[in-house]
Amino acid sequence: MARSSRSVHRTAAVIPAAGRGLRLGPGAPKALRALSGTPMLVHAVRAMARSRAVSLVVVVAPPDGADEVRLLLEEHAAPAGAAADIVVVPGGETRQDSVRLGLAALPDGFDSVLVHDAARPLVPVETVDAVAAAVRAGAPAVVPALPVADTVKEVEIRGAGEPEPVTGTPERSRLRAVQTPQGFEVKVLAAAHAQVLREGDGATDDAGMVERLGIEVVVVPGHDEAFKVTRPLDLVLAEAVLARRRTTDGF
Ligand SMILES: Nc1ccn([C@@H]2O[C@H](COP(=O)(O)OP(=O)(O)OP(=O)(O)O)[C@@H](O)[C@H]2O)c(=O)n1
Ligand SMILES: C[C@](O)(CO)[C@H](O)COP(=O)(O)O
Repeated sequence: MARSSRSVHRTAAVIPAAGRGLRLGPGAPKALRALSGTPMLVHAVRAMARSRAVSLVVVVAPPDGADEVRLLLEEHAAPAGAAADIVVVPGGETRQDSVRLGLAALPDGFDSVLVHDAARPLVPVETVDAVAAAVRAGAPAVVPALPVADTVKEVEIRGAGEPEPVTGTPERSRLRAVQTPQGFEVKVLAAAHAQVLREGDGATDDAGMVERLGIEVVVVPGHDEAFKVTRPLDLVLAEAVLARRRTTDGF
């Protein structure tokens, strides 16, 4: 894809935050649940705005909660020194829909975009910077990832409660658990989303859609603290990470 002729490369972030958080259990939409007294979404917005590469953050809110999210983000100041503007738009039925709606809200003039789950509130700025830098250096699609610790099996899916026959064991050394932010040239991600929409297809992450275009996706090192808050035990881990940061880093 041709690069813009402007000398300044501009990077935006899109934060899908419109999910319910069903696996976390009953309560407010997941992005609005508190971690150490602060909504998860605020942690995630701060994490992205802390990166000097990011000049705009588009937050994709629960469809019926965009006004509430706008007020919330106005109240909670961005981190000191952050210069990113924040825009809030309503999300869709699926993560894929929400990311597409967030991308559609990007003004012209952005070269790259980082898509970051609100559900990964504790990603360190070094990981955000590394993904942004790899896209700025010319990679069309970049994902942070970690080697997997468990052995992973492929199974034949059966009814609930039925034992599932194992159909294969992929070689673990070649597997990576993929996190966010995932970074893309804007044109590449927009083309990937347009294709899956046309074909009525889906993917569990944005990079998976880009792979279908036949465009190379590269992996950079992820971070243990970029884990996704999915189930109740993840909240315990997130609180422990924040407590350690308060002691060692002072925030
Ligand atoms: N319709 C949706 C569904 C998900 N997401 C966002 O996508 C990210 C990753 O999704 P996940 O962790 O699965 O969140 P939920 O869909 O909320 O969780 P669950 O599947 O347990 O309901 C989250 O930041 C979530 O808010 C979104 O913006 N729009
Ligand atoms: C995008 C993602 O976080 C990469 O690991 C993941 O695929 C999101 O999955 P979810 O089921 O929507 O949480």
